[in-house]
Amino acid sequence: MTATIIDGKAFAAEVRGRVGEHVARLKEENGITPGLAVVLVGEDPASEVYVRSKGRQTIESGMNSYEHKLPADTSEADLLALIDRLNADPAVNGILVQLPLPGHLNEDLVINAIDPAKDVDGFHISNVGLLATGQKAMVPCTPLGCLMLLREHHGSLSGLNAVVIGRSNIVGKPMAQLLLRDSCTVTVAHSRTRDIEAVVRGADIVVAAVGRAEMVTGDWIKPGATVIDVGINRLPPAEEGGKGRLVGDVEFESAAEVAGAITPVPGGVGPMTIACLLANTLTATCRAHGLAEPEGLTA
Ligand SMILES: NC(=O)C1=CN([C@@H]2O[C@H](COP(=O)(O)OP(=O)(O)OC[C@H]3O[C@@H](n4cnc5c(N)ncnc54)[C@H](OP(=O)(O)O)[C@@H]3O)[C@@H](O)[C@H]2O)C=CC1
Ligand SMILES: Nc1nc(=O)c2c([nH]1)NC[C@@H]1CN(c3ccc(C(=O)N[C@@H](CCC(=O)O)C(=O)O)cc3)C=[N+]21
Ligand SMILES: [Mg+2]
Repeated sequence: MTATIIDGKAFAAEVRGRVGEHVARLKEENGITPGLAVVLVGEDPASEVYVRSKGRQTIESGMNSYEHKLPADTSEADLLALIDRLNADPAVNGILVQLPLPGHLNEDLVINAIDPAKDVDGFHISNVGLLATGQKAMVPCTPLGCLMLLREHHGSLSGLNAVVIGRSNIVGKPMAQLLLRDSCTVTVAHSRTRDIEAVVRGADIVVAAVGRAEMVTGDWIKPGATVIDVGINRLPPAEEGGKGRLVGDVEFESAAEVAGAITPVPGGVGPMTIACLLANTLTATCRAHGLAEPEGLTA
């Protein structure tokens, strides 16, 4: 068997197109331009790449992009003061603070200082609670992107066995919540899970969010299962000065021989994450102005 490749890059472009159309209508009919503020503390080169492509795609979709780059030694008080200003700024509809933060900054404190209505990452405790209780929330972008790909591929997910590998607050846990809401039978595996291969072999849907290059191999996969690979891992460069290949948490070659469908890395979940960030910024803007929300762009 050879798996269908789920083209996240193409689907993300379609989502961005729909966001762009809605943004154009908001401008024409309501005179509103959504704005997204991205805050980056320190100089992590990988983060800077994401922040750049987020900024570019924000502008391409017709929204305003505000980038705040702060030095690595920024104090918590200064960062909280910036967040207060962004919370109060009516031109800013979405706020994203790039994680991880430098070690001297308390991530929970900083995230929970964001106005939940502008929390386009969906990491604020209010949004976590709203999602967990089935109320209208801002939904974290990466799990939302995975859900969109799964719905697109399967239609209904009802009754399917889903195994999420990883229990982080930004991917694993919200992913499990969304799958549960779509009536999957959900198992969350992690570093203490016993006989993890056997657990994963029971899954119709596998979402791998571990951060370990190519950990999940084809022999873990039930024939015909759908595999969503969230991992972004840079392998050590083969030659001096080279950049090193980007791979997921799944060994693509062996998994694709067994799976029914699989997302590649790059070109799978990553582009969907950014598309969902734009979708969330649009949703936050509509909610802020009491306008109808975009259809098919929320969970
Ligand atoms: N494509 C995208 O848009 C995004 C990609 N990512 C990528 O997704 C991956 C996961 O990110 P994130 O959730 O933030 O990572 P974290 O490091 O926060 O969490 C990793 C999870 O994997 C679990 N884990 C670690 N080792 C094993 C193991 N050997 N077996 C089973 N489980 C294990 C950990 O378990 P425990 O809790 O027990 O320690 C933890 O729950 C990374 O590669 C990251 O780069 C992240 C965000 C967005
Ligand atoms: N507050 C916060 N929110 C985040 O959503 C967040 C974060 N912090 N910190 C870092 C992680 C990581 N992340 C990615 C987004 C897009 C790609 C992406 O577009 N990847 C491309 C490839 C990019 C490349 O070539 O390097 C792809 O997979 O095709 C990857 C990773 C969002 N994150
Ligand atoms: Mg920290």
